[in-house]
Amino acid sequence: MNAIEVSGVTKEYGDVTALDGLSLAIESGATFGLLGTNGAGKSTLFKLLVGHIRPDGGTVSVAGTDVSSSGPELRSIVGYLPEHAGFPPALTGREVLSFHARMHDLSNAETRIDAVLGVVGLSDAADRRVGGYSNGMTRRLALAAALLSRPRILLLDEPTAGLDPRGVAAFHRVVERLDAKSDLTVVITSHVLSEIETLCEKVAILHEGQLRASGAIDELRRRVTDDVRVRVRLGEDASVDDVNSVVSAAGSAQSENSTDGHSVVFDCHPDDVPQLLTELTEAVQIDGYDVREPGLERIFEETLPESEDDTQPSERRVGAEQPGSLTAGESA
Ligand SMILES: Nc1ncnc2c1ncn2[C@@H]1O[C@H](COP(=O)(O)OP(=O)(O)OP(=O)(O)O)[C@@H](O)[C@H]1O
Repeated sequence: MNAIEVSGVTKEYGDVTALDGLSLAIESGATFGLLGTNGAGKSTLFKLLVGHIRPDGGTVSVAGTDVSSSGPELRSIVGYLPEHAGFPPALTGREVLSFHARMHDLSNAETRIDAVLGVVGLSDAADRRVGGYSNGMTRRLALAAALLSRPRILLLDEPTAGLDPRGVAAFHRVVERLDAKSDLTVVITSHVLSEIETLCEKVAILHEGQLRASGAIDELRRRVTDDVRVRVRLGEDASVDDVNSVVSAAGSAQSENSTDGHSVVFDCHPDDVPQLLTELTEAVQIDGYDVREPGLERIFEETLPESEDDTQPSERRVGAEQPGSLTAGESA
């Protein structure tokens, strides 16, 4: 059973085509990552799913209901944490939630408010003004508001953007607890690919309003590469260049440009790892290594067309242009 079905959806803002014939299915109970370059159409898709805007073409259905023909009941099916959620600073967290409860016409508002405050870890701060909340607390209050009506589908648009590592970890713990409720479908957008990898098993990758890939992360990974990712930690006297020259001489390995100065990361075929590590230890002083499967970053690189301007930090270095899309399985 699919919680979300989007078929041939087009959405235009004047001259800008935000979604261009997008089709995507997300099964019930999944925690699903929606990825894409800036302006790919992720927030537009969320706004369609929650009924804030209408598609110009195609159909959008949530929990088996066509969004175009549904009314206010959609608000209780879909909880939405928008990318930029702000609240009146003079209100307390509890007052903000009371206001949302009235909008949803909730019957047992006080009980629900106490419950969602507990879920997001804000019970102790409930009667403080939100003007004094940290970014992390404000995001968690926005999550509480999205959870008030016991939605079956929860849309989280860049929920941890701007949070410090503790705030991110706290938010992840809440999402993981929600995930344990198997009937809730959670869709998360984030530009932090490691976050999506931690929380989600399945993803879709959008680019310029089109679907470029969808499916289980492991399946997509297998489709784009057999390689493993090796991280070598440098000894005191070793330099990144020393390691890179051994790696480039090996031919089979592909160096990653990113380095923190203390380690070097490269991708290579698993069969080539022992030989390469032998050569490295002979030529360079290394402190250790680990070998793991390539991350979502690699799937991104292989899936998206080449960036026009590699100097922009928000754009990603990507592989050769793929004429088609990459879809693993029937339903994502
Ligand atoms: N209200 C609007 N008016 C005009 N253009 C818009 C509007 N909302 C979105 N767009 C455009 O539609 C395209 C898709 O935007 P959208 O916000 O859905 O992308 P996104 O994937 O969420 O981007 P980001 O990752 O940067 O948040 C972009 O080109 C954006 O500029």
